[in-house]
Amino acid sequence: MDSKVIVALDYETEHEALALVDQIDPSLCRLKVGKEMFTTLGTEFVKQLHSRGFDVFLDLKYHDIPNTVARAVRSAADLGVWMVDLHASGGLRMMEEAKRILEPYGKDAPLLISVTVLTSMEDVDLLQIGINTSPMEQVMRLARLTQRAGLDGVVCSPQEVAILREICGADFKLVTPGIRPEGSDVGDQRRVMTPSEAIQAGSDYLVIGRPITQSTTPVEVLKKINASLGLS
Ligand SMILES: O=c1ccn([C@@H]2O[C@H](COP(=O)(O)O)[C@@H](O)[C@H]2O)c(=O)[nH]1
Repeated sequence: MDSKVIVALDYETEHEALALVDQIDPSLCRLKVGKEMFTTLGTEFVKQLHSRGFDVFLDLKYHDIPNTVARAVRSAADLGVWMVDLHASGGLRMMEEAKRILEPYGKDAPLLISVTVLTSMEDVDLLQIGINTSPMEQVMRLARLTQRAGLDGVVCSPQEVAILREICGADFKLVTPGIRPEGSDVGDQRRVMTPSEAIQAGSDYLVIGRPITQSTTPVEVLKKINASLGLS
């Protein structure tokens, strides 16, 4: 089974994260390590997940000058992660250098994707940082730039997936946080869809955190989501 779900391991402690990880089979999902756990636990935690057979998306959303970002991407490749990301708003040259530094890795290079517009943002948030356009327009602009730089895909909200699939084609990876099963708390997310809606729209991978990790029955929730996608 090729799992579509990437569980965002946003926990305070290694103990909490592994309590979930050790109940699930790697065929059920991939795992995402983000800023909280990486800052606390570093590369050793990623290695622990690898040793348990999981693909890891290292979600550190690099955003810096081209040389710095490219070198960080190379470190991620050396760590052996499955996917790594950077902010498209770092610009074309930054993305091109990050892609170029992965050339020696060939087929073993991680997928390199960009974050377009955070799924927590809506029109007013963009306006406040001087972007006078809709999230949809800005996502389209940054996805085109990402494709021009030769990256493998983007992080976007499920609401932009259908149009990006048309613009960017079938092979361009569309990775979508902002996933909320029916009835679950939206929290700080703004551009959301349910898991099955997102897959129907054309998402390749669904990033899901709190609806699973904050549940008292996380494994059941994960299995229920997989079942709703026809992946049980
Ligand atoms: O635009 C983005 C980019 C990344 N994320 C990350 O995905 C998860 C979502 O967690 P939930 O608990 O399901 O909201 C989280 O780790 C974010 O850092 C995102 O939400 N939006």
